[in-house]
Amino acid sequence: MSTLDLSGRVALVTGGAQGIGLAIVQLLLEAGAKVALVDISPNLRETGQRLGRSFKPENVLCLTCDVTDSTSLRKSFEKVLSHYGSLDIVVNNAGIADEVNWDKMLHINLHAVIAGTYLALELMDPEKGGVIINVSSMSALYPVVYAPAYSASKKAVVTFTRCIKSAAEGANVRVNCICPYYVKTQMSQRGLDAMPEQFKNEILQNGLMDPEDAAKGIMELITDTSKNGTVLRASAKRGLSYHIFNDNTF
Ligand SMILES: NC(=O)C1=CN([C@@H]2O[C@H](COP(=O)(O)OP(=O)(O)OC[C@H]3O[C@@H](n4cnc5c(N)ncnc54)[C@H](O)[C@@H]3O)[C@@H](O)[C@H]2O)C=CC1
Ligand SMILES: CCCCCC(=O)/C=C/[C@H]1[C@H](O)CC(=O)[C@@H]1CCCCCCC(=O)O
Repeated sequence: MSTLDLSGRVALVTGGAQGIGLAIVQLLLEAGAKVALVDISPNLRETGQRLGRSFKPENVLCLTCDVTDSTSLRKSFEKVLSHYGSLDIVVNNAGIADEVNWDKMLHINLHAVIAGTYLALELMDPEKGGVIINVSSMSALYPVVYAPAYSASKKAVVTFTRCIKSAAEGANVRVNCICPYYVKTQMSQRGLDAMPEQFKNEILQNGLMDPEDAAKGIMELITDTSKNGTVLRASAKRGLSYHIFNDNTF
């Protein structure tokens, strides 16, 4: 297996201020990467300062941005390139679960992932190559009837990732996605709190992943250079496994 050395590489993580995003930011910093956190959270600066104290402050860049604002998203990507001189890794992770405001959710969970992928393809250096990880969900593979728009947004992320693989290869960029089952974050806590007991119990029985374990899956997709166009499933019960699609016939 050929492994990508992350030392000195430049990564951009959307939704990096907490949860799965923060966990991948920490693993990237531990591996010696320079990391830009692109997030709308009011806690972003504080999180960045804390990371700067634990790692090298010059390796942490915080950019306040609503990923649904295409001008602001472009500015953030371009800022990372001008600040660090390169853009090598992009993790399109920012997401919400909100069936009532499904239009907003689709803009964050899907439109911004597509926009982030195209920006990465435009700004990554084809000589050096790059890697993009799109964060989907197990609900893309096993649709959740109580979260139809959420499940649809995540399914679309999987399909987009698999389709864009060929075009990305032309730019010397690998693109993969991860489909976690429930992970212990603020998002899942809110979801579980609002859920009928019956469903909550089933999920608790299956178990919730630690964000660090989901982030390890993302690291595998980043560092294993043989991984391209893959869909990695991640759950507390079964760990990490690659999804096999039986879609060769019509
Ligand atoms: N927690 C879970 O059980 C699972 C989560 N996922 C996915 O993982 C990703 C991360 O989720 P969690 O870490 O659990 O969520 P979280 O709610 O803990 O963190 C999400 C981060 O995204 C940021 N964000 C939200 N909207 C944004 C916007 N418009 N612009 C910029 N940043 C924005 C938030 O400020 C926050 O820092 C999401 O895409 C989610 O759908 C997938 C499967 C399971
Ligand atoms: C097979 C389903 C895996 C879902 C993993 C995931 O992305 C979970 C996201 C939830 C988030 O934590 C808060 C939510 O509202 C999201 C979906 C909630 C669905 C609840 C349905 C209960 C069930 O039948 O599992």
